[in-house]
Amino acid sequence: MAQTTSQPEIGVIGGSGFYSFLDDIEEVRPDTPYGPPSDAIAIGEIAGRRVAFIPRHGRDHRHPPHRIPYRANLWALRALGVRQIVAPSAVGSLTPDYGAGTLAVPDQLVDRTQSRVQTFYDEGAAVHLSFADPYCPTGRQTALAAARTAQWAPVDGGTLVVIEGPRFSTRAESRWYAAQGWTLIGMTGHPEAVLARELALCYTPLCLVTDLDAGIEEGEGVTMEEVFRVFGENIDRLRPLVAEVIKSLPQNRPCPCPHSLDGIKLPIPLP
Ligand SMILES: CSC[C@H]1O[C@H](OP(=O)(O)O)[C@H](O)[C@@H]1O
Ligand SMILES: Nc1ncnc2[nH]cnc12
Repeated sequence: MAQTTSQPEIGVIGGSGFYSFLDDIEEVRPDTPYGPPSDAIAIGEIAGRRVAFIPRHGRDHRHPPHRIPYRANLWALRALGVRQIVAPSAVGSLTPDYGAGTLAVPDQLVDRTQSRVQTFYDEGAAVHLSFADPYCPTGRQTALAAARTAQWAPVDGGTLVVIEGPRFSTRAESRWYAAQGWTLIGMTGHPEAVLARELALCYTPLCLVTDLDAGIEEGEGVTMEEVFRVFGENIDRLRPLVAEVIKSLPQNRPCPCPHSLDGIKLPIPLP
């Protein structure tokens, strides 16, 4: 895989409407055992921290959520040196309490996807990792603190249900999810988070609510146009927040994430 002189330690995976992030970049196009990542990876610097950025759908949004090369993206980031990931995402809200423009840092996810490979460890040994708490606790607290400082009034916690897509939910599905107590809905949070865990990476979601999902609002239901429009109205506030999170992430990773694979015999070497 192509090497770069710079060693990024933090990765940002941008979602819908978040296709660029860094200035003065070096671009790399690594290959991986899982094929090429979604797009070229931009490497730059924020407050003295080396950062790698990749748009998960590609910069022209050519990869739909069920076809994103999740394994290639995570593998390539780790191979470049990344150990902590910040993952902004456009999500729907399953509660009228969280309107468009709300920033949430969920602490749980529910996988309702159907067709996605969710492991690097397919053969040669069975690897069963704990995923009880899917997100990095230090990353979450860092993100929440940065968001509070930036006057976002973020939502601390909640459950992100990840649907297969690419269609949005029916009203009945949406009401059912809400009735379970799940609060946010998206299409990309799985398997991204679990693949990060399988590589012993920290993973912190930053969810921006762009809409009330179909079962919550009385109107016509969410549209792609609405998601892009609302995300676009917030991106100029979200980019600096991601930069603040990067500045504040501790270098030494005092969380359990680096130890996710301790004592486990892996069938393949980590990059
Ligand atoms: C553009 S509408 C649906 C699309 O937006 C979200 O993308 P991301 O999570 O990458 O910000 C959602 O998951 C769908 O992929
Ligand atoms: N309502 C919704 N459902 C699924 N993914 C979304 N991304 C943004 N809004 C969404």
